[in-house]
Amino acid sequence: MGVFDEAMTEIPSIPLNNGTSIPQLGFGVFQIEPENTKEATLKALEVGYRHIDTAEMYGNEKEVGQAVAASGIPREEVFVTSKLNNGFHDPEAAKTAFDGTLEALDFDYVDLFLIHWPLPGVGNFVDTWKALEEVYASGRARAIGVSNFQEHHLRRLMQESTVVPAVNQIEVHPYLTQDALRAFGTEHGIPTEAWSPIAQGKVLDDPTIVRIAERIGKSTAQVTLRWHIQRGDIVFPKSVTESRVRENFDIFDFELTDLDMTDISTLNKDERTGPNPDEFNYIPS
Ligand SMILES: NC(=O)C1=CN([C@@H]2O[C@H](COP(=O)(O)OP(=O)(O)OC[C@H]3O[C@@H](n4cnc5c(N)ncnc54)[C@H](OP(=O)(O)O)[C@@H]3O)[C@@H](O)[C@H]2O)C=CC1
Ligand SMILES: O=C(O)C(=O)[C@@H](O)[C@H](O)C(=O)CO
Repeated sequence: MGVFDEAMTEIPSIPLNNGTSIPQLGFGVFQIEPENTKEATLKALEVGYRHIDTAEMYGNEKEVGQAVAASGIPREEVFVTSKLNNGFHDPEAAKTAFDGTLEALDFDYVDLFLIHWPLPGVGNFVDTWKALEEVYASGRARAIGVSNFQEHHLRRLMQESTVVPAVNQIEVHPYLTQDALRAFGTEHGIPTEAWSPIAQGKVLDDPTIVRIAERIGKSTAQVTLRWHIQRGDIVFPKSVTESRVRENFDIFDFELTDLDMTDISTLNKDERTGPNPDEFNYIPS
């Protein structure tokens, strides 16, 4: 038995609108320092994760690619997402940036490539998307999607372009349940990816989640991630702590009741931990 053979847990797949599919649970690498990313990603792969969420903005694509290569797991068995950084909202710049992402990862293709933010002050996401459509047509991105798009951004994109985004990656957790935007995605065949699924830890002491976790005998992080899974969203919690990486993976041996689901959803207070996409125009230097 090899080091990666312990990956016996069956992770559900979510079908995408182009015939591909994505593991519903993955591993996020935002705020993992480049020098720690290879080790952290290798550990996640060892635990059984087969979906990694990175971005050019995170500065650690290269180390994610190194981890996938070093794992010995066939490339086609690991789903890797990256994202177009905010400085590249322009068709030619987007195509060049995509080449840079593939080069950093040392991959022939990515499974999913996203526009990271719509950037209202730039306003060019449709032209940028058309460049991503070309990348998609080339086969070097197996699917393309968006991140942090509000309903009005999605409507405009679908009116003015051809390819419907394969996902919309947005902030979702019990304090920001995003019911309307998720429903709009479902109506149009765009699954939701929930970023900061445990609100970077802010929901873990919530009395309702603590009560449910104590009854079931699971941690509050596990209950929160299970709530996302049962809602049908795709999640990729980040952790550099091995015990938490394992804990976050161990969410497929219990179920929340309908009442648990409702009680957690009722915690919504439309509270963001990250930026509001209608206001966020940050361009890294
Ligand atoms: N598209 C976008 O704009 C965005 C995308 N993302 C994506 O979503 C991923 C996840 O979101 P992220 O913002 O990292 O936040 P998460 O909600 O995943 O929370 C991560 C934090 O929670 C801690 N943590 C993780 N697991 C546990 C646990 N079981 N018990 C207690 N604490 C825990 C981690 O600590 P520690 O590491 O010390 O263990 C870290 O501080 C990112 O890594 C990225 O891939 C995130 C933000 C924006
Ligand atoms: O993590 C991401 O994917 C992000 O886009 C965030 O870093 C975001 O840009 C942010 O939190 C800025 O403060």
